[in-house]
Amino acid sequence: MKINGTAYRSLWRPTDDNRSIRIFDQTRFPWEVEILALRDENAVAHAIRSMQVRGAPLIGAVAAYGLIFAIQKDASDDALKAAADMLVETRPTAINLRWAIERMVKHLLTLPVEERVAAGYAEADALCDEDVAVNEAIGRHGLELIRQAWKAKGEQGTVNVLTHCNAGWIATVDWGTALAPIYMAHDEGIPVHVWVDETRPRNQGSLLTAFELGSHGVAHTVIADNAGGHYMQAGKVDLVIVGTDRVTAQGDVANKIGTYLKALAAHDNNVPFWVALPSSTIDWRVRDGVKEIPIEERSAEEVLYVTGIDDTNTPSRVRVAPPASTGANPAFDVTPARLVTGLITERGCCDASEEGLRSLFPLDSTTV
Ligand SMILES: CSC[C@@H](O)[C@@H](O)C(=O)COP(=O)(O)O
Repeated sequence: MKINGTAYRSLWRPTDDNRSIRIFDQTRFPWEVEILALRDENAVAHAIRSMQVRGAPLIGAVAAYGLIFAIQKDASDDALKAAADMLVETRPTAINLRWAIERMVKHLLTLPVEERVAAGYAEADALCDEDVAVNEAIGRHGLELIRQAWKAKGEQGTVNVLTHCNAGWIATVDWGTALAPIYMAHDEGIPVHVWVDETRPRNQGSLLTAFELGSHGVAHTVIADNAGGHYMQAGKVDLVIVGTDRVTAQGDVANKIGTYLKALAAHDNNVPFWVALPSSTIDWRVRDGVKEIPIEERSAEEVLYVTGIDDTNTPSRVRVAPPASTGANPAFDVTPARLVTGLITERGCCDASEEGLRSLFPLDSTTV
């Protein structure tokens, strides 16, 4: 996707320094577009923990390169496994991280030690290319839903989509998941408008999704997290599309904190609530998302402070709670499958249920 007319992926390997990767420092968007070079596993771990890179598919892809940086020093089985454990622990909820690391380790353990680094780069590059292709396919399937919404309105007015957090191209290697159908609808001339939840506490909606949509020319309005229910009651939301960090075998969905409340409001107002995901986000090992998905607890500082720019365009951080108040910061919540209209995957759309997922992914689900 493009920034100021130049096409980028969210992660790439420069040809003149191809034992490193480049990422955008997402803690600087949208005020600054800063590119960071990462060339060792500790820098990768820091980038994931501090959310310089974020979004379930992207952290998996970045971690895959982190593993290679580690085995450049020692490619033994023990070193490989130790680096894998360290990287998997950087963020607990997004299953794509574990998926990417397990894929890399499984492949590399079959190879002689001296071949592992070169093979690792090839595998991580392939993983990135697949992510782009998968997200494009998700976009095509989700586009059909927006086309249907447009037809249902008699091709009059605007299709209003509400989204939460950022599941766009900067959360993946390219395209994004929830935003891919929106970009495609916009590109084919459907007048689409997006209600962008600000997504406290880190404001991925107002900072990242609004930046992405604006860069692509998609009409959007940033709203307070609490406003979605109101717009649904007023008939101003045609469908909700969100991304996810983990979908269980029975179709429960973990996503950014606040997603569950949007699903409840959508259910109460008969607004379709769709979740877009690559199959790497399905965790076939767990069923009950509320009981079994680990929810990342982040620093309370993210709740007690907000960061933005002041009237002189200077980035600044201000406290928004009394000095003595404490905070709590669960980063994700779980939306039960019964509140999800359906899942948009690279193989098409399905019910948020085991039957639905198995109808699209029969082999994957029988391998565990
Ligand atoms: C395609 S990204 C899907 C999810 O990872 C996204 O919706 C989300 O919740 C991101 O959370 P973040 O904490 O910003 O990494």
